[in-house]
Amino acid sequence: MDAYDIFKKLTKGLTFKHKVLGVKNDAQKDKVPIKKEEIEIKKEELSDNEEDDEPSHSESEPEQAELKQDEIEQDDDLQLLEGVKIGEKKSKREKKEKTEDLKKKLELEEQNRFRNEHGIKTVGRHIPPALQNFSELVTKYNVSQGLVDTITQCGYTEPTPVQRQALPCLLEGRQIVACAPTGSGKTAAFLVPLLHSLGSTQGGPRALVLCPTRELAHQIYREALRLSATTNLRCSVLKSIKGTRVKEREATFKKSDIVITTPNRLCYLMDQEEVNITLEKVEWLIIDEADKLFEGSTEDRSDFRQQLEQILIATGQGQRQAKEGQEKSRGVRVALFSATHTPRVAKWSRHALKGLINITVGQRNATTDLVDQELLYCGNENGKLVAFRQLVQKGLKPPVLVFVQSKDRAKQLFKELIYDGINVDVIHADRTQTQRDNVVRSFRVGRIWVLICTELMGRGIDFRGVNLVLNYDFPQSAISYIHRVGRAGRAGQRGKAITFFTQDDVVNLRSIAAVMKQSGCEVPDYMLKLKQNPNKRKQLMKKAPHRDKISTILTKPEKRKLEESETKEDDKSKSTEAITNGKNKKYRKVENKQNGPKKAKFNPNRDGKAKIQKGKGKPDQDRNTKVKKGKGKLKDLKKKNKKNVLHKKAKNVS
Ligand SMILES: Nc1ncnc2c1ncn2[C@@H]1O[C@H](COP(=O)(O)OP(=O)(O)OP(=O)(O)O)[C@@H](O)[C@H]1O
Repeated sequence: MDAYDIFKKLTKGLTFKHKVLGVKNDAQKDKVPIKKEEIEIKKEELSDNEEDDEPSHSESEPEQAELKQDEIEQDDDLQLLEGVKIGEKKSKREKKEKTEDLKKKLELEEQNRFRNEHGIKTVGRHIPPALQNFSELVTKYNVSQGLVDTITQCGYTEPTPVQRQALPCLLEGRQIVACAPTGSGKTAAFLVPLLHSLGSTQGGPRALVLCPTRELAHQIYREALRLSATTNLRCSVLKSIKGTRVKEREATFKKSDIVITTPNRLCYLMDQEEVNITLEKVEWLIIDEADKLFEGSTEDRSDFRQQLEQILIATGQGQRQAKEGQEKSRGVRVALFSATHTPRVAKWSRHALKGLINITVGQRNATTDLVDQELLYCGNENGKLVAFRQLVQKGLKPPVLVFVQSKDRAKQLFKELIYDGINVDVIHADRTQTQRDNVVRSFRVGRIWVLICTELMGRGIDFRGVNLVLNYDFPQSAISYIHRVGRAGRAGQRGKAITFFTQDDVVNLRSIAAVMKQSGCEVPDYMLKLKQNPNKRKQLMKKAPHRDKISTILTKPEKRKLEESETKEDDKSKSTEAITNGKNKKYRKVENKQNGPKKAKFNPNRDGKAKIQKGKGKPDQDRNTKVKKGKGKLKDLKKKNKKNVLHKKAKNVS
């Protein structure tokens, strides 16, 4: 190997300043005579120790600047040929940095790929990687083996997608809004981190779980009991507060580490003067079915927003944040969970929660794809009952949940079905707490096959293996539809949903058909092209539509005729009265009342006198008494119109 070969080898990949070498162009370059002796090779050796001592990326800025300066100097000194500077030579450190960057990028790519595989989308900064399996809880997050064993004993072999992402986030103390399909295990996703981070029992409470219904609170409580089997943490549901029980409730509240309640109950307890409870120890606030709780009046501030503010103030969040610099206190951490996402939740959380991570599993505001959904046109109310009976005849596979729009309709349908020999019961807000508990229990254990319910059971309730959800009354919104349908197809099991509709339900038909289509169900094209009326839809959200009574008890035609003729006559007499008396609407109302059954009883005997004295209309001196009495009353009520009416009424009677 001659000098030229050595030169070529040493300078491989380097570019030279032509001036320095005296080379004018490429053609001439080859002709430049290079003598062996002229070549001096200077090597700057970099000790390995120096490399090892190099700081990582997380080093502070001034230190990094110093290092860069050193590098420049090193680069300046690094010369292969006399007079030839090699500015582009990469230091080992830079290479190491690059490889680390590359490694990080690959890791991120891998994490994203894993998230995509499980339909997880995240928005936020420094998001912890999704969990591969439950044993990572022990290795990465120091969760006790006992807790992980309990999880597996519950039959949870693999984390569900929402658990994969929410668990690491909450274990790192991050605030989150998690939106995942119904029945996808959101309850365990917030309970496990609570049970880990609270450690051993200290009372407090140190964690609050808010949910919209008492039934759901009890369900979460049961899950908490199951998962906390190996811990000594105390969980409780805030029960109703009745007179003497207040002190009892207060004591339970203080002893509990985790309290599960509806916001109404908690705020009611806090408002009681004789109750002395504090939320200052609260570290975690979980809001389950967040969009339901945030849903409310059309005003900017719903009831729940006010309650939430009251609760957050009671936790001393503001003060803690003020002291944050000194105490390094993080304040109460908030996590919101729901199957559906609404702008209200998004807006509140964006403004109120620092370092927020948004987690979405699957499509937003879509039904679970484990439920086969069907729409059934029934024509009218009678048609619905016929269709239901046909379904029963074909053979219903229990358990079945039947949703109606109001408690009155729930009662009506129950009356109809109870005589059909179906093993049916009903749950609604008018039933006592004990009745509601018994019904839920009976349905869980299979004593009841068909449960008629209102929207009360639409949220969060987890009945294992519901085979069919029947929307007897069309849901008032797509959100309501998603939650109702989500009572089936839970924890990986398949289910079915049938939705009855009539001509009156066309307003919402398109939005619900779109939700069905999104989750892979077949819907007729015309439904997706129906015109939408936003105003009507808004009205519907506030108030359920009027529907004919659910009843197959036929009224006799004669009777109906009679009733009709009676009402017609009534109307006639009312209108003639109005014309002859020339009364306004208000007056007519009072007149009609007078002409009712009470007036018919009037006759000028002793009985009548007594009545007249009470102000029911009386001639002569009695009339004066009445007017006097009436006057006082009218004065109190400040209703001059009524006074006139009573005057005229007395005149008429006389
Ligand atoms: N990792 C898991 N593996 C298997 N089953 C699970 C797992 N996690 C939870 N479950 C079960 O899934 C069912 C549904 O869970 P959960 O009630 O928490 O759902 P959810 O997402 O809160 O539903 P909803 O939105 O309707 O409230 C429960 O019966 C629960 O025991």
